[in-house]
Amino acid sequence: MSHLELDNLQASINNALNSLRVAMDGSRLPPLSSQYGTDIHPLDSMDQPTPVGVYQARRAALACVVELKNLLQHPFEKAAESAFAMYDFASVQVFTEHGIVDRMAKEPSGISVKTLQAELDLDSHKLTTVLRHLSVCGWIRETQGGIFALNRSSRILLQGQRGRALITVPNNIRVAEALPRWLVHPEFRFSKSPDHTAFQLANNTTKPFFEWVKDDRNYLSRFSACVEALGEYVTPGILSDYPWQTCSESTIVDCGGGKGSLAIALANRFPALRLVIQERGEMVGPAEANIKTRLDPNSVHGTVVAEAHDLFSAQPRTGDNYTFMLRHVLHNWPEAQAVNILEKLAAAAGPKSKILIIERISGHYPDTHVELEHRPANTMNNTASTSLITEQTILNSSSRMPQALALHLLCILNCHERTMDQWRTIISRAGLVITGVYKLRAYVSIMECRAIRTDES
Ligand SMILES: C[S@@+](CC[C@H](N)C(=O)[O-])C[C@H]1O[C@@H](n2cnc3c(N)ncnc32)[C@H](O)[C@@H]1O
Repeated sequence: MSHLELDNLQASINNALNSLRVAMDGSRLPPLSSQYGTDIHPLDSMDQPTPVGVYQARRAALACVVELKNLLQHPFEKAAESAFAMYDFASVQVFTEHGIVDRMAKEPSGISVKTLQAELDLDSHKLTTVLRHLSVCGWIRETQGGIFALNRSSRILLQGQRGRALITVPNNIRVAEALPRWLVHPEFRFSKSPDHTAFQLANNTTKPFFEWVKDDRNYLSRFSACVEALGEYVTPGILSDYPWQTCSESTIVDCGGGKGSLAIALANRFPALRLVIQERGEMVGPAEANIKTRLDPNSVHGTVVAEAHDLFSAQPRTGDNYTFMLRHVLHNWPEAQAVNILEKLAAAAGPKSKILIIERISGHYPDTHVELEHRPANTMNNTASTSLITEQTILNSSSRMPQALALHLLCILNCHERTMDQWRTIISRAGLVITGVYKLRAYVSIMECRAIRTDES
């Protein structure tokens, strides 16, 4: 009997895995392992982009795995997984906050719960159940009864690693818990205001997120480390899949540039670039500290500078000498404010200035959907040619991260994920036109724009 979906997924996963092998061998990558040893694999790097063939095949394979699970899993099991999903997060919190992952890293062959109890003063009986949950989630493995060892993936949670920065932002569970109440709240339910979100309900405040964050230094530093980690995850694709050398005639202004990690990474990779990080006043100090510690010490003095500037004020840097860049900034704002931010850049831009919007474009958009002024030679088509499943399926199922992030941003800022059409509307309302869309090896794309000249409008 033909099992249409099963047959298709079986063929697709074989196809994807075969392509992955070929691409990995072609890039001379060593075999992957999640069970034996904790050594970092080159594909775990957050500093190098994944080779194109590996990137595509991996996405297709992961999408097939998720689709297969959807096909095969009993619905009651699925309901139970959702009902208890909060323990996925809570057990990772135990793992990191109580120092277990850092302690386990010193014993690659495994450590007993008894030793963990003695050293960390935690009940081994309770710990065993937590560690078995982490084991089921794939973070660690139980090598013998009561002996646990790290997996390759758990290294991302060690002190100082970027995964740790994601986990340690406080109160996210409280915000998620407020989501159902928010959707039926008498005043907030249809509000588009950033002052009327699940975040305000969860924290019993009327302040918008960024104002609230400003007053809590501990939260601010953890939140900005988390934002920085998310940014750094997409940085290798941004650096590799856009022709940055075309910006070397101008200074790049990184508007709402956070702690400046993208500006610094660009300067370190392309020494001809000059960059200015513009941020809220309280972020200038952290950005300057970051420049001091992370900018290549051989760079010319002043290659990257930080200055205070409000996104909603007139842009002081004007004319063709400037390229403006916004990464993960516009997604924070409702349409009216996003248009306002871009209008300030349209007013400041010279005829040759580029405005680079680095954001997720939700949904699948074929290349032909974008009317490009010039079809950039290196615009990457991420559609896995080797895959039998559709690009929409790959987008939905290869990674939960972009959608989870979109939901969290909705809850804390009332921001909206945007399709290509919605981005185009905002961009054109601000007096800009898209000149190119660059798909990257990342969940974000670069929309390259320029200001519409008065004789064009
Ligand atoms: C999600 S973060 C993105 C940071 C950075 N672009 C990156 O990709 O890592 C948004 C940034 O916008 C900044 N921001 C918010 N409101 C602002 C304003 N009115 N003027 C300037 N920056 C602002 C925040 O401080 C925050 O660093």
